[in-house]
Amino acid sequence: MEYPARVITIAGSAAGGSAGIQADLKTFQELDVYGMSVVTAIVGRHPKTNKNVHPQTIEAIEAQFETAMKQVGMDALKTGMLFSKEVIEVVAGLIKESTIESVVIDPVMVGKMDSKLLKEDAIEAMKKRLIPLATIITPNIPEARFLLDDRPITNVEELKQAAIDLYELGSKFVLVKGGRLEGPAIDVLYDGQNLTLFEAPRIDTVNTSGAGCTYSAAIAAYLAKGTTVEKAVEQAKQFVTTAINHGFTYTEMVGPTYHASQRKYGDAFQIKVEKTN
Ligand SMILES: Nc1ncnc2c1ncn2[C@@H]1O[C@H](COP(=O)(O)OP(=O)(O)O)[C@@H](O)[C@H]1O
Ligand SMILES: Cc1ncc(COP(=O)(O)OP(=O)(O)O)c(N)n1
Repeated sequence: MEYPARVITIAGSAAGGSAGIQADLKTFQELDVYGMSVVTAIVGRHPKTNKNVHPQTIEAIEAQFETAMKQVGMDALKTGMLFSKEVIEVVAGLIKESTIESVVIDPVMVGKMDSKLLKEDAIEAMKKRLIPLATIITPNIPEARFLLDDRPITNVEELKQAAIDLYELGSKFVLVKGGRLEGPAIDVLYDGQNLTLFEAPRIDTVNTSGAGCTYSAAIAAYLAKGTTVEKAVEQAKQFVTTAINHGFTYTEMVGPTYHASQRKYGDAFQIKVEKTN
């Protein structure tokens, strides 16, 4: 029997199940890779204290990673919510000591429902310690803006320039997501030489909670299976677009993307891939 490729997510637990560790593990399962996790924080608002982020200790983070590494091993790793400078530094150390081939850094900062998922004083550590270790980083527009000293990004030309400038931080690939622009959902990939646009139709829905986590988890899953970065982005975008297309909600709040939709409905979107300059 051939065993599935192994992927670990180092991220926060999102109690509602749409984002974070929960979205990552659902995505791994759908894409038939063996999923593991390191929980960095538990996110859920307590009605009495109003506190919504409950960080885990460094010791707990290290222990989870060591356990997964010893019991299973890892072909790819992705990060999500890391919350503090201290956690970023520890995670950077763990990646450096390992021989993991594919590292996807999703520089999660603020959730769509405004949870603060990264402390402001952690951005420098993200730029200097973690991003240089990445195979690919996957910022959305607000995250790219934070990483580029508050430069606004309002159209595809600015999205492309952001990808070129973020490449200077040292990852092998940069994927800037343009889902918040108007018109088709266009993301830009840059590898230091080539700019590639990935375009999907815009889906008219508010139920996109966790779309970014799902996308980066799918990229990590495809990389773990040995797919090239460009193909991994294309297939992951197909997966997340289908998941957004079948997003739903149980309540009046913004709902999740539906991770099972490609398997259940099979309506994978054709992604337009265009090399540009
Ligand atoms: N309404 C939408 N329809 C289709 N694709 C979308 C939509 N919203 C976001 N996307 C895409 O979903 C993926 C994840 O986006 P996300 O991380 O939520 O950030 P952002 O939406 O800010 O780009 C990206 O490929 C983005 O282009
Ligand atoms: C615990 C946790 N991690 C990450 C996120 C952000 O998820 P993302 O997919 O970037 O998008 P939204 O959830 O903001 O739509 C989160 N909310 N919680």
